[in-house]
Amino acid sequence: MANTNYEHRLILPVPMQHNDFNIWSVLKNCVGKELSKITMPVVFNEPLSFLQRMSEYMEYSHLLRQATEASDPLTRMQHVAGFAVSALAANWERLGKPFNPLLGETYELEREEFRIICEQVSHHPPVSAFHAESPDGSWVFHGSIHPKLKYWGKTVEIHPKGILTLEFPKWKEAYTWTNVQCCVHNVIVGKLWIEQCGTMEIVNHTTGHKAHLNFKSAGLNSKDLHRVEGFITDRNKQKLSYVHGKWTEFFKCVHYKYYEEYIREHPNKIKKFGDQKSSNKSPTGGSPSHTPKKVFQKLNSLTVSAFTKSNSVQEDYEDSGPSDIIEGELPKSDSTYSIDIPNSITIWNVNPRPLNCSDYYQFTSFAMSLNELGHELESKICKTDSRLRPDIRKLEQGDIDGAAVEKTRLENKQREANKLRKGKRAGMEWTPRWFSAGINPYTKQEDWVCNGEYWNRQYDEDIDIF
Ligand SMILES: CC(C)CCC[C@@H](C)[C@H]1CC[C@H]2[C@@H]3CC=C4C[C@@H](O)CC[C@]4(C)[C@H]3CC[C@]12C
Repeated sequence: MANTNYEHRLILPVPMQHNDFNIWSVLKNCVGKELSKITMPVVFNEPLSFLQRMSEYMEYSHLLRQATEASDPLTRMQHVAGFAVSALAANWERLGKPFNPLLGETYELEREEFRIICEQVSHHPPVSAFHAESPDGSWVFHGSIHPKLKYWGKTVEIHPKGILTLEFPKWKEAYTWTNVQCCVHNVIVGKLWIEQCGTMEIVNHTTGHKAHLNFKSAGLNSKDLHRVEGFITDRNKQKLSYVHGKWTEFFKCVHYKYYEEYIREHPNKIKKFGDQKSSNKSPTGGSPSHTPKKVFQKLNSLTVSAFTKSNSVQEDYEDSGPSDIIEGELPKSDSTYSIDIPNSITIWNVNPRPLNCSDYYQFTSFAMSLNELGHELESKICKTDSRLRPDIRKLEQGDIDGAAVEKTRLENKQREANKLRKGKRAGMEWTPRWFSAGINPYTKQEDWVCNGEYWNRQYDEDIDIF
């Protein structure tokens, strides 16, 4: 399917310009607002569109191939769960904001193990749809993401709404899940850091197997920083397998009986499931924080209405005793506690980041390659492809001022096109070209369905969004 011999670039053309802009200076006026409506200065951006960022889900797509190669549904689910966790790994320490895709923007990516097409199908609210498939048709992975960013004082909470569906035609199987929420901490003071929190339930709609994954918040002494833990059940709710890992590093699984033996012998290592409260609540509510007085006072002087909606705020600013998470600092690397259950197998290990990635927006090697544009690609891709966005290209080349000018121009152009559609030619609503609104057959919820036309490469040359 893809040009497998091609060497992808491993680095951006120029290093990023570090800035000491305080994000708080922009956000202090936006507490409680939906952030997609706020224009952020380009210095907070990374040189990728959200469509490209979404394609990063596919970095470990070999796990999907491995899943389809397994003949029993438990092994398949273990790999699917590993894939769902691995898809989040690229977010570790990535604190630049991807560019909001323009309505109608597309992004395609073809690699050895997959090809994916993404389209921005709605602007307000912002919805990005994608459809990925393996070269041999053994798996299809599709979905849509409507990231809702909410700003609650010292944290930004991101709810990536939308269903993800994975199909294995050979096994007549379909799996669905939704992503957990993501929290960006220390927006007011200190270094930003990111965590994924909440529960993810992956359902095999054919066999009734389920993976229940609990993404933990860092917790006391950062003991649970980035940790994921859960189990796989069959249709009778029997626990078959215990799974655990870190979304930033690895994912392992083990037969449930070995897990039971292990906790019998090491009662203090892990609390048995069911003993612990599920942390379904807001991640901001769960994390302890030792707030220095200065910050506390600063926060108190904020308008009260800014915080009233989040009932967790009260607890949040109370000194909850000793903790390694000091307000404004990164949590000290997590404790060394390891869960080493005999007979475990490792499903996934993260690829190391490039050595100098801190000068390159903390990009993974995979991310470094996403905006590359060679002649061959340039002549093939649709005119609406993210790689052709001048603002992203300028930022990538280190021209921040040029990027800002282009970004404003594109946003105005989009606004004008929108007005035109609404005004003169009323009723001429934008219709996405590669996806259409439909109902997900498995969850019966609203979803976006790919029409399969993109790869025929018969593009309408009239569309000009850049
Ligand atoms: C501090 C604030 C203002 C700026 C930081 C913005 C960055 C870190 C935010 C903006 C949009 C966010 C993304 C929105 C949606 C998703 C999909 C989800 O499945 C994984 C996390 C991911 C990929 C988020 C990661 C963090 C993110 C990139």
